Amino acid sequence: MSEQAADVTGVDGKRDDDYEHHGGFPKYEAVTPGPDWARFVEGMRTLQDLAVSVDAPDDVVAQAADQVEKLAAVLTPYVVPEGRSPAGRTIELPGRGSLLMPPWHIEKFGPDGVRSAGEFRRYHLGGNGAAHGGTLPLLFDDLMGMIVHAYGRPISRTAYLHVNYRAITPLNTPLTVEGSVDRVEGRKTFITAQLKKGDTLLADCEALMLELLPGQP
Ligand SMILES: CCCCCCCCCCCCCCCC(=O)SCCNC(=O)CCNC(=O)[C@H](O)C(C)(C)COP(=O)(O)OP(=O)(O)OC[C@H]1O[C@@H](n2cnc3c(N)ncnc32)[C@H](O)[C@@H]1OP(=O)(O)O
Repeated sequence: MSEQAADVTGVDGKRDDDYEHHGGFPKYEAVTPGPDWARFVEGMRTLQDLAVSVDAPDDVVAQAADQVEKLAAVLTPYVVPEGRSPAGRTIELPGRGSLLMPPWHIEKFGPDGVRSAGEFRRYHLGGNGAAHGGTLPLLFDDLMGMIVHAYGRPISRTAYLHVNYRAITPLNTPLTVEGSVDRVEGRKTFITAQLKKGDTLLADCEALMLELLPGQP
């Protein structure tokens, strides 16, 4: 497993040497895990989809539960502290290799904004074929974190995230989400983003990201 420092160069081209000292945040570094990590994560995503969509006979559920318990026993000895797992740090994988994140690919990452593309799956179902309303703030919040980072701002937390739902967000349909920094005022970074299906606006979002003070969690 090889590690490389995340790019923490500011928009002015100067490296942010204070990066590690903002708030109490651990430093996250991008990682390239071994060849089976992608297969493992995709397999787990398929299991998530199945776990919310099957209605299997009791004996089949019992078999599945036995296997899940065995799998958990295999993995449990390898639990590591926050920031050490490849989950969330594997830039080239959908959702950066984290099951928490929708499996979307980053298409653009820079000071002028971040765009990613992907689909919501059965796991993300809310009702009547639409994505759960709570999955959109998750997608937007993660995007906001990446936009702040790509803009070269210090580690910041979401103070507010305002989502407007403009149209139903379908499952299993290619979508894009894109946002950029509107303005910076002291510790405050104001960001807007849009979720689209083709040219159709599904949702838009405005967020205030606040730079953490030393020691803030
Ligand atoms: C491997 C490589 C990967 C690379 C690629 C990925 C990179 C990835 C990076 C990860 C980056 C993490 C991204 C986490 C993103 C979350 O999701 S964080 C989780 C959700 N957010 C939280 O839990 C935050 C909880 N809240 C807090 O901790 C505190 O309220 C805060 C936000 C730190 C602010 O507290 P504070 O420092 O005491 O701020 P305070 O003095 O009250 O306010 C400062 C100013 O902001 C204003 N303000 C504060 N809150 C609000 C509000 N809600 N509305 C309006 N104004 C407000 C105040 O009025 C004040 O304004 P001024 O008077 O100065 O004009």
